[in-house]
Amino acid sequence: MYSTAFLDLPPLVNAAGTVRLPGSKSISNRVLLLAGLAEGTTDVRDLLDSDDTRVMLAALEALGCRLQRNRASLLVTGIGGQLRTREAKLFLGNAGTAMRPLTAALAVLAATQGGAFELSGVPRMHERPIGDLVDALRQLGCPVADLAQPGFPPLRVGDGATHMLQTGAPIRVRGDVSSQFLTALLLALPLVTTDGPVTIEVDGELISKPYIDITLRLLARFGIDVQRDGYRRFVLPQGSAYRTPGRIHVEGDASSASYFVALGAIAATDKPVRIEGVGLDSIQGDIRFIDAAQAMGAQVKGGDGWLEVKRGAWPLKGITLNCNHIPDAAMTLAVMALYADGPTRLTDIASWRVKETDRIAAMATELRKLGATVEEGADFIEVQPLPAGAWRAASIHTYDDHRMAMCLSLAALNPLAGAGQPVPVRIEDPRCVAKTFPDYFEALFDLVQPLAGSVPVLTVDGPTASGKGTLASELAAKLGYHLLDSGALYRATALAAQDAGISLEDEASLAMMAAQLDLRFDGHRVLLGGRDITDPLRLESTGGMASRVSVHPAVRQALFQLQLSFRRLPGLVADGRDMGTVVFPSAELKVFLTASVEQRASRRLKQLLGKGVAATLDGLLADLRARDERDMLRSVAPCKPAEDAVLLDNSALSIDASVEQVLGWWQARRPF
Ligand SMILES: O=C(O)C1=C[C@@H](OP(=O)(O)O)[C@@H](O)[C@H](O)C1
Ligand SMILES: C=C(OP(=O)(O)O)C(=O)O
Repeated sequence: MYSTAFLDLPPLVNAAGTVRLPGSKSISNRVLLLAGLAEGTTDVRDLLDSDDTRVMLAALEALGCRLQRNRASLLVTGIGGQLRTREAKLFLGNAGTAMRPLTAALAVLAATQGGAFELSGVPRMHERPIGDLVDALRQLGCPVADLAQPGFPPLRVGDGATHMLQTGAPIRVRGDVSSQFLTALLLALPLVTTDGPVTIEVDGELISKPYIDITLRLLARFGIDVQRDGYRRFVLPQGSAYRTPGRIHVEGDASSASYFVALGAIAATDKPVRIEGVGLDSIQGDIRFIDAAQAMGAQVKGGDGWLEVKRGAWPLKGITLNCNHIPDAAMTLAVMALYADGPTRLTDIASWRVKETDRIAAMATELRKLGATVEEGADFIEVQPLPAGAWRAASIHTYDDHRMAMCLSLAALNPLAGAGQPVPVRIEDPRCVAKTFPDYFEALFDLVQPLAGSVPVLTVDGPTASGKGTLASELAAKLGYHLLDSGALYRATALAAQDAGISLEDEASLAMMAAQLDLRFDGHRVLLGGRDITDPLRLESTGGMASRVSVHPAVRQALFQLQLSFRRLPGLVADGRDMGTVVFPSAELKVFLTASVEQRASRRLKQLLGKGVAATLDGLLADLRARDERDMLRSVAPCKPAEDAVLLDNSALSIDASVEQVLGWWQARRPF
């Protein structure tokens, strides 16, 4: 997951390969609640692990459900409809699928058994309506108190006392703001069917109907067969009781699939984008996104649990579509619209305005930043295609809305819109995808191909102990980029030579070995032939050997390709001695870091003493001077600033100040 302030996507020119989707949010949170209310243990497979399911799991735990995590499954032992805890404060983030159903279930449990529960969320959750559900619960006789603005969370359900509920008359609920209110009642009211059936009637036109189908399917898996008259009237039979199905599998998220369906439709290759985890047999309504994608030109094949998508018509075809049945996936169409031959109009999407953000306004604002012409209304959005040449590099605000981040990432494919200046796209706060798809960007980067030469590189060169390793790794962390510690490659070569008994002067043998170096970087650990060499790599003696190994041109040549291979999406920070001069001469920003030899020697002394290694200042000074001379004077790739490097003397700067300085230079070179 990227937790950086922003993530810059270089222009992308292709996509192919396989993505395995994380579990469906809608199924995961329904299954968790049903398993939590049922008696006995449910073995949940392939559950989504994301912000939305974490808040649900934390709530279930607070309510006394037992959760046992194994590698492939989660065992949920439910409360069997009996409150174990009579009071709790539950924080539900921005998860509508947790807030609405838990409000209903706890309102009913608290009213019938005596209890009081507070439910709250992030500030945006407190702006998302829940009044229609609260009205329905009050009709039943459940005490529900607004803790802030009436009709919105936070809420307190129950007042500690027990109440008789009015289950004899139909409970009326409005369904034109969110289908989750009806879902919440359907999931919760089996709890009060002991004395007779319970009827729910929907007032007005129900939106997002396919989500009710998911609810009914999962209720059936838990032993509850709801009788229904279309989407207007639902009857929960007397004596409905949740029965665990034993084991239940969560299919991949169909809304998350939409980004990869779009990718396949836009990518210019014969090879498909293959999506695994969700397919034509899906119980999720958002699977119907593929119809819309096909109408825009995508070629889609599929079976049980898989889809394959390729580009068909190109440019895509603009469409007009009522999107009431696919409210979440429809957002993806708004970005596909940029690649179309005419306008795309998405209608009946008023609910977009009350989701993670006002999605109609947000989408219009951000598409306009890219250069698009967009018209928005109370319940529609119309997007004009963006011709090649008209695309602008944009920093996309994501409004803490996972779908804004995932949808707008598709704008990075702009080179495919035709001949024009390709532009990168900045996604602000990429962490917001954690709501439903924490590793979205990693999955995207596995499939896409960047425009040649467009993956940004920032180089940090400088002499020994100048602090370039620390600076580079901080920069890489801030930008979400890969890190190449090129010194580590020379150090590893030196260690490998030592192991193999190869003389540090034997250039030919050293080069042969360097070319086959079995080196792996695993987070902060470095493995050589499977052996952890993180600590020996950092020894002063290893540094000395590396400096001797690195004077050989053939060794440098052997490691050259390996270093280039670190330039991968989304970008690279490379530190060493010749990163800007030899290995990445086209780097976007080259920093040459220096500090006085006295400063460097005293920093190194502190470091070594801190590790309990004996050293003296005089010894280190002499050593650094000798290494500087060798590095500067070597005939191949001497350690000197590139002509276009920016010099940074950090003798008097803290690490944070150096990082800020370089990030400032970096930002000045970005087009955002
Ligand atoms: O029941 C569900 O799982 C959902 C219903 C939909 O909400 P609305 O019914 O509010 O449109 C959808 O947007 C949401 O992401 C998940
Ligand atoms: C609307 C969404 O979420 P929620 O479940 O919080 O309503 C969504 O995921 O797009």
